[in-house]
Amino acid sequence: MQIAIVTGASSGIGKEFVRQLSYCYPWLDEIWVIARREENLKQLQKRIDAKLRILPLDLRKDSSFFTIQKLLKTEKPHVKVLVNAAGFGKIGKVSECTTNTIQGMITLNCTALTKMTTLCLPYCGKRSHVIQIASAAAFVPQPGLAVYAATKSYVLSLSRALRREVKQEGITVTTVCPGPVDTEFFQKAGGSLSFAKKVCMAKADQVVHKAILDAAGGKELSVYGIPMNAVYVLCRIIPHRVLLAVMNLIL
Ligand SMILES: NC(=O)C1=CN([C@@H]2O[C@H](COP(=O)(O)OP(=O)(O)OC[C@H]3O[C@@H](n4cnc5c(N)ncnc54)[C@H](OP(=O)(O)O)[C@@H]3O)[C@@H](O)[C@H]2O)C=CC1
Ligand SMILES: N[C@@H](C=O)C(=O)O
Repeated sequence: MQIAIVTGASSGIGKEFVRQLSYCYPWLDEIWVIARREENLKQLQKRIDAKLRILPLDLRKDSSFFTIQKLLKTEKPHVKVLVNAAGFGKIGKVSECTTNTIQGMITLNCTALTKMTTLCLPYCGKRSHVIQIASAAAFVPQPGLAVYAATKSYVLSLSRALRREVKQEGITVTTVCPGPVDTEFFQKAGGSLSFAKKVCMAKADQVVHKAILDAAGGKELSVYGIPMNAVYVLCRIIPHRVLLAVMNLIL
């Protein structure tokens, strides 16, 4: 059985991945979709032809990983594409975030993504693609979104190293680093959107389209749009203390 697995499939970027994978990889036997909102996943099945395996799981819970591990052991699928999209961020100073929120971000964005990746890798092989959703927030520290940005730096660092580790096995790892994308993300994040973010806001279908092409092309990074590519270059050449001072003025 050849499958794709998508976490965070009930909305936004993850849901868009399921939609686009279903027609870019029509030969997949199943797409396993993971998120807490079962109803959203069922609705998604009604809108696409691919067969979905609906897994309503909370990835902050250890029990969810036992379920996934058991299923992998039973079905022994070839995981052709793994998309780790489940994640969230909260806007606000670190001192204003509750420990629950902070722990939640670290658990979902870092621990769950790492566990999903390590659970699935033994089922990946030649021409399998691991697609990790980080963020442009991974490029430089972000006061006001500090924990979230730090979790995404972790995703970027982990995934770049992993890419080298699994290269020999023919597995590619592509890290997707979008700027602001029009999804439920900002409703859940709270706070207000800066003018700069409103101007740079991308559509999920475009970000995902590029990510799938970049993964198929074996690229290390997928950065959508001119503004975020400019941010990426600037973050590599300008000292971060200078960037942080500028961000303080515009974000
Ligand atoms: N939108 C943006 O501007 C950007 C987003 N990103 C990243 O993209 C990824 C997708 O976010 P996006 O689509 O925008 O936002 P959404 O809020 O639309 O999607 C988040 C997804 O994660 C799932 N999720 C949240 N908590 C859990 C949990 N405990 N267990 C399982 N699944 C969970 C949600 O499903 P459910 O609630 O049903 O569990 C949902 O499907 C995230 O990693 C985010 O950090 C990166 C850069 C920019
Ligand atoms: N990239 C977005 C989050 O990941 C943002 O700009 O806030």
